Amino acid sequence: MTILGQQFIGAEAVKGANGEIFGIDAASGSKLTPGFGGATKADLERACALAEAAFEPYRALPPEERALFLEAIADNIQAIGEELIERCMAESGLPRPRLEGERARTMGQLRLFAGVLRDGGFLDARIDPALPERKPLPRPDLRLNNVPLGPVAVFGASNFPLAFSVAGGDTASALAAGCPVIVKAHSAHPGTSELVGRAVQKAVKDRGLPEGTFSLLYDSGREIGQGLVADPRIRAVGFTGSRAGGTALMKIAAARPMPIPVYAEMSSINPVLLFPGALKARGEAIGKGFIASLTLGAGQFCTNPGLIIAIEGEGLDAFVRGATEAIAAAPAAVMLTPGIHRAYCEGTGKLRGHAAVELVGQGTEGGELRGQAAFFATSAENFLAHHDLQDEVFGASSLLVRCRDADEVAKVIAALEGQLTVALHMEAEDHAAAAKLLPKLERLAGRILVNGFGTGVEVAHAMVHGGPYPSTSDGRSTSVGSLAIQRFLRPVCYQDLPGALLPPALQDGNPLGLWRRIDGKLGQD
Ligand SMILES: NC(=O)c1ccc[n+]([C@@H]2O[C@H](COP(=O)([O-])OP(=O)(O)OC[C@H]3O[C@@H](n4cnc5c(N)ncnc54)[C@H](O)[C@@H]3O)[C@@H](O)[C@H]2O)c1
Ligand SMILES: O=CCCC(=O)C(=O)O
Repeated sequence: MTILGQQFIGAEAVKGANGEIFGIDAASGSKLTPGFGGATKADLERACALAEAAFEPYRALPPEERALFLEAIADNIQAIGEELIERCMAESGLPRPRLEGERARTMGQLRLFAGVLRDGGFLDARIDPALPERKPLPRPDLRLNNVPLGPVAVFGASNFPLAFSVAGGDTASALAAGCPVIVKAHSAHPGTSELVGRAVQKAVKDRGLPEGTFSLLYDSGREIGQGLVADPRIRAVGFTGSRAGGTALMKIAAARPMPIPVYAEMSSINPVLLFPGALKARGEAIGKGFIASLTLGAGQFCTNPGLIIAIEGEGLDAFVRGATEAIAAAPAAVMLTPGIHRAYCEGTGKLRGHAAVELVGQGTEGGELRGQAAFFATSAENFLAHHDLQDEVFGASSLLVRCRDADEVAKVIAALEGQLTVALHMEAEDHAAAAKLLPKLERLAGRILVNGFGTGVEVAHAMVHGGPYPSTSDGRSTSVGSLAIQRFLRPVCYQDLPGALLPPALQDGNPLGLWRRIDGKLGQD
């Protein structure tokens, strides 16, 4: 395969004529060739028209057909081979093992959703049979299943150029749900996007699907991304990135004559609570483990442990010792883009100059494109007085909040914004204290984990990668794991429909062999 600077509009591969975007070699800052033409308004119009035309035939396909399509995408991504990894390493600065793992995760996600389609549980088929003799009023025959929303716009993320990008989780879940997808490529990895986009386009063609099932556009500014969200044919948006970007898209979606859901995953500092028993037993080891998680991928994880909360004492001193030793050996790491590196330096610069904050430890010195890991500390009192200390610093920067006692820990937790994850480090003796906090933590975050760190999200059925605002725009859902398909579905109830007009999932005789809830009871009748 060769990178030609093309976008994909249905079955066509075309170079955009609206400005030019270049991939940047993350390690050197030099331009990579070729240039990628930004989409014009006419390109956007055509992609939306094709997606709209594809919606009815695509959603009408049997789930097995969509499953085979997702598997074909996974196979095609694998078949790109070394070129994908090399281009992605150059554009992202991320190391080979990480990207090989991310590629496997991306293919695994696609295959997971193929399994979801074959299982059929996502349809949530329910039947309340008619009760014509019921007094005082008869009950009609009621049958429910989920239907896809319509074409979905997906904004690829900069920090996971494969698993949260062109054929990442948002695309996989939307396609599984029966929604055509238009991806707005992230300009941090246009070449990677083209390679993966071509793999998806080939799967569309090989499986004989409507061409508008998938399109991929580049945007030389913001106009095309914004136009995509505003387009009346788009019925939902998937996004991972900054709070500013996510909220801008939320505003556009809310201002449409017909507002649509935006599933934006934005900023999270992922608090880590260190309980006294755990600190006493293994404070230093937790400190080392924390730095390993903090510096993973130059800290560019939305699950990065950006806030540590603990009660002062010898155990916390041991934790700080372990952390400062480990961070001192952490090499400055290439960041995804010069802009992200700049934002990281601004964020850590602000903390370095903050009157209420002290620098506890740092990694080896950074450079023009490399981020220097940094570990700061403040008191609970100061943390509560300065709301800006909750701002996400995207990269390997974290803040320790020293508390005097459990009451202060509770106050700090009560003051936090919504989070993707909260991690608890504890021993059996800490369970009672943790139990008291759990109701608050459930209100705070989408995932509560013990004796670990949030980085490295498992793609699974029980995973939640979401959380209250501002970690996401809608804490009722997840962007990772099989539950993600629900974001692109809505329930429809069929009342007294003749059997022949019902969708197969709801027909008598259960032709799809699904588990269905009949009169409230799950069964395969
Ligand atoms: N929490 C996370 O997972 C996460 C991930 C990546 C980046 N970030 C944050 O975002 C910063 C910038 O990184 P980024 O470029 O990946 O994120 P970003 O939010 O700036 O951009 C993400 C995507 O949204 C588009 N976009 C952004 N603002 C827009 C607007 N107003 N209108 C239309 N489209 C818009 C961009 O073109 C891009 O495709 C980072 O420094 C970091 O703070 C957070
Ligand atoms: O950056 C957002 C996703 C984080 C993730 O998927 C992980 O930690 O594995």
